[in-house]
Amino acid sequence: MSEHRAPKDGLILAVNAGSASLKISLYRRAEKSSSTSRHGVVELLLTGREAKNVSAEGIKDHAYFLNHLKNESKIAKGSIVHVCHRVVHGGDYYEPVIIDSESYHYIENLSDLAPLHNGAALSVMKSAIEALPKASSIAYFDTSFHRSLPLHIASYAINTEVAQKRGLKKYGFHGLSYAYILGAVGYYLQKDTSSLNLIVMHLGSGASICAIRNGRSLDTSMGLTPVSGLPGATRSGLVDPSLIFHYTNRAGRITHDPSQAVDVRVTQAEEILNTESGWNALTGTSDFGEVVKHMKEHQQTDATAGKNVADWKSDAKWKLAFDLFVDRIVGFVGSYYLRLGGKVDALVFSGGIGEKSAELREAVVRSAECIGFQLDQAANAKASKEEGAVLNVGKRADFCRVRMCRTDEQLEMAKESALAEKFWQ
Ligand SMILES: Nc1ncnc2c1ncn2[C@@H]1O[C@H](COP(=O)(O)OP(=O)(O)O)[C@@H](O)[C@H]1O
Ligand SMILES: CC(=O)OP(=O)(O)O
Ligand SMILES: [Mg+2]
Repeated sequence: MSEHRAPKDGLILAVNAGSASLKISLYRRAEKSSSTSRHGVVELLLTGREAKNVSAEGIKDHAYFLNHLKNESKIAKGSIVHVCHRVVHGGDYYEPVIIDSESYHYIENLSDLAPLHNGAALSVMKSAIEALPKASSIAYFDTSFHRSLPLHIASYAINTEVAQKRGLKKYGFHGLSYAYILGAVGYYLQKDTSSLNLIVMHLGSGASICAIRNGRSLDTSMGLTPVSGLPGATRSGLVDPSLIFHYTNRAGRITHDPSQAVDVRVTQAEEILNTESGWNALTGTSDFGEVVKHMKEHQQTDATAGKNVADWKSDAKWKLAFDLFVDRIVGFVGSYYLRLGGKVDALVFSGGIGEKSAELREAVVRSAECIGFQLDQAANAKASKEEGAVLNVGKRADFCRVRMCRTDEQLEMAKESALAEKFWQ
């Protein structure tokens, strides 16, 4: 933490180390940030995104962004007061914490429970601390939003002593995104967030769904780790827990010769489910936009020309990945509709896929027509190109509107930081 007093209109750098991208935005804290409204508490100065596979160094090092700050925008590094970091797994930390050696090691110890995330966030933190020694680094947790999960929903049906001792429960993730979406939809509907019931889908490289009751998380599809629930770019989503023992030849022999199975380690299982699965495993690409594009191309070809069986086999993978994803999403939407007793103010699509794929939104809503959701085809077709944080893509004005929300985890952290007086003393 800086020894100097933080200037009240200082700059906030917000860093979002996701599984497939690093998103960074820079904000200026507005003078009126002490007001009770969350709207307009920060002003966006710069934003950027790097795909993780562009350069391994890019992820470890903030240098490219800091250079950009210096050279292109003439912003002095010294004016950055806070660096907010998205940390996916916060364990029992619910409030944002200033990074010191204790909190750093706590987050490090949780890395096994978020193998694609916590380690990357920590290495970004290290470089930020080196590059900006006067700024304070603050961790914001994806898990915080789900602290409200009722005990019977967060618990697994396993030995309770072991569960408590080892912290084996549903934590849930994408919480910064859900918090942002809740605020944005409340603002759009001019409704107090504490009276909002939403079913929100965050569909990106990691995908999850959240049922929000009276402004609080009631249930969410990810669990102890972000591998559960929906499939993702390289993640399996929910599978039968025994599947992994039958996945490799050696693991498959467990029942016949246990000695053959000793090398099948949990880490290998995690590797397979986290990085060798998802639509990348089904189709060969981790970009869902490609999945949709190829599926549509092949559907057109099917319609205009006769198909032979060999073509069908090679093309079917795109449709399989799309249909499988829609099926899993619809399963959660139906379940969460019941959980909320049918009282749903909005069904919200967000995340890269939810925001960009009109086809995915259409397929999901079509399956949810039986419970009252309806899509406005024209609004849905143009939504991805229109401006705005929240857009209406649903038909019926009176009931269960379907919305699209451009989520912004960096903005959520920046707002929280701007509003936390204790960080500006
Ligand atoms: N036009 C598109 N249609 C469907 N999916 C898309 C499209 N463009 C991008 N995507 C998907 O969105 C993902 C990025 O989602 P996003 O939430 O922004 O990223 P991240 O998960 O890295 O935080 C991409 O990996 C890709 O799968
Ligand atoms: C929790 C999670 O899966 O995050 P992301 O989608 O950013 O990888
Ligand atoms: Mg993300």
